[in-house]
Amino acid sequence: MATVAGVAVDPRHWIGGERVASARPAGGGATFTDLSPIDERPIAEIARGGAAEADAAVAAARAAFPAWARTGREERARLLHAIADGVEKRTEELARVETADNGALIRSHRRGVMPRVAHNFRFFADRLLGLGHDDFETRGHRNHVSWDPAGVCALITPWNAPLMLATWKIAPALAAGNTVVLKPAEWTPLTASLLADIAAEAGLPDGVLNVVQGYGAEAGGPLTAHPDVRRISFTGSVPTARAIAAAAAPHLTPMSLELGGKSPLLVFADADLDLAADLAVEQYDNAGQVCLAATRLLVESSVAEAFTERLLARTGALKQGDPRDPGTDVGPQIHRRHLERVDGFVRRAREAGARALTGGGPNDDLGGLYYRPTLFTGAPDGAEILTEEVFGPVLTLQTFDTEEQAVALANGTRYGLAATLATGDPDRAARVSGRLVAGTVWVNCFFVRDLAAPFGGSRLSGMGREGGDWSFDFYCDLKNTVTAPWAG
Ligand SMILES: NC(=O)C1=CN([C@@H]2O[C@H](COP(=O)(O)OP(=O)(O)OC[C@H]3O[C@@H](n4cnc5c(N)ncnc54)[C@H](O)[C@@H]3O)[C@@H](O)[C@H]2O)C=CC1
Ligand SMILES: O=C(O)/C=C/C=C(\O)C(=O)O
Repeated sequence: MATVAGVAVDPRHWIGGERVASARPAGGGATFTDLSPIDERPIAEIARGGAAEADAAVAAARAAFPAWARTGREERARLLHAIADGVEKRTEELARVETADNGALIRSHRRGVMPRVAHNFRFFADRLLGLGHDDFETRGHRNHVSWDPAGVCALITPWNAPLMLATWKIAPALAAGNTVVLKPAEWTPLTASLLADIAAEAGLPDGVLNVVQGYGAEAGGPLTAHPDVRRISFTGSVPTARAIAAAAAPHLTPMSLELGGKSPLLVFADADLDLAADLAVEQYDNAGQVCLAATRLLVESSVAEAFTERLLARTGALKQGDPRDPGTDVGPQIHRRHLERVDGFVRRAREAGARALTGGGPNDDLGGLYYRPTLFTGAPDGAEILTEEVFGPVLTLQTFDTEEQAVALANGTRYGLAATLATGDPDRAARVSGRLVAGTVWVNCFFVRDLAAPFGGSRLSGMGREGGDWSFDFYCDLKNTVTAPWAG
C-alpha cells in the first residue's frame, strides 16, 4: 500500500475483483515509480502491467459481461449512483491524491473536477433510464430499435485530467451494459486505483470494472490489440492514436478518439475587450495542459494593442506555485520530459523569429517543473508554434484585418477541436461560427460544458463524439428487430 497525501492507495492492478501484482519476476521491472510533479519526488511504486495482465483483465471482463449485460437498467443505474455517492464521500481524498499525482490545482479538484466525476456517473445513469426504444411501422411490420451492449471496452486515458476523463468513458460504457478495462496514464495512476475501491464498495460485481496499470505500448498495446475487446475509447496524442488504430485494425475494433487541438480565440474589434482578455488568460488553466485550450489568439489589428495590454496585465497577476495552495493559479508541468518538450517548442519559436511578450522559459524562481505563462507574437506564417499542439502554458498572438482572414487563420491547422469567438455582433457570431471547423464553438464564453452536448473534434482532433446519447451510440450495438404482424 502507498500513502499519498495521507490517503492509502493500492498500487496493484484491479482484475476480476482482486488486487493483482504484475506477473513479471521481481527485479525484472514488476513496478514503475510514480513521481509527483509538485517536487519530482517518488510517491508510489506502481504495478507494471504487460500482455499477461491485459489478457487477464480482458478475460475477467469477458466473463463478467453476460451477467452485467442482462442486469436491468434500473439496477445498473442504481449502482452507478452508488459509485457517485462514494466519489462524493471521498472528494477531498480524491482531490488531494490527484493534485499530488498530476499537479493540477487542489482548488479546481475540490470545486470543479471531483464533483464532475460524480456527475459523470449520475448523468449516464439517468440518461440510461431515459434512453428510447424507437418503434415504428413499415407496411404493418413493427421495427424495434434496441441499444445492445457491445462487450468488453478498453479505455485508455491521459494524465491531464485523469479521473474526470476516465469516468467520462467508464460511466456510459458501464451504463450501456458493457464491462471495462481501464489503462490510466503511467504518469497519473493513482485515482484510478481509488475508483476501483469505490466501485467495489458500491457493490459493482467483480470483473465489471478492471484497472491495468502500466506504460503505454507495454500495457495499452496488448489491450488495444486484443481480439476480445469490442470498443476502444482513447484520449491522448495523435501518434498514440495512430498506434492504437494499427493495433485495432486486424479486428476492426470500433474506436472513439479524442486527440487535442490547436484551437483559436478570435477577438473582433466589436468585442468587449475586457471579456476577451478574461477568456484569453483562462487558456493558462491547468498550466496549459488542456486539449480544448484556445492557444492561438487571433485579434483584429485595430484592437490588438488594447487587447494585448489587458491580457498582459491579467497574466502578470497570475500566481504560480504549489498547486496544493488554494491561492495558486498556475501549477507545474506534469513531468520533466513534458517540460522539456514544451521548452523545445519555445526555443524553436524564438529561433523562427517569434518574440515572447511575457514568459518564455521555466520559472527559475520556483525551479522544478514550473513554466512561465508565455505569450508569443511575430511568429512567421506556418511556424511550428502556430500549427502544433504544445500542451503547455504557451499562447501565440496573430492579427487579422477582415472576417475572411480571421476564418482562414482559425481553420488553418490540421486540428479542429474547439474555437472561441469574442464579438459584440450576433450576426457575425452566427456567420463565423457556421464557417469554423471545430467540434465545439464558444461565443463570448469558454469551457461551458454540458455532458448532454456532443464532444469531440474534426480532422486530427479525433473521431466520433461522446456525451449525451452519442456516448450510447458508441458503446452500444444498435439493433433493429422487424416483426411481421401476428396472425389473428
Ligand atoms: N487530452 C488530450 O488531448 C491529451 C493530449 N496529449 C498530447 O499528447 C502529448 C504527449 O503526451 P503523452 O502522455 O505522451 O500522451 P499519450 O498519447 O502517449 O498517452 C495517453 C495514454 O495513451 C497510452 N499509450 C501510449 N502509447 C500507447 C500505445 N501504443 N497503445 C496503447 N496505449 C498507449 C498512455 O500510456 C496513456 O495512458 C501531449 O504533449 C499532448 O500534446 C496528451 C494527453 C492528453
Ligand atoms: O472538461 C472537459 O469537458 C473536457 C476536457 C478535456 C480535456 O481537458 C482534455 O482531453 O484534455
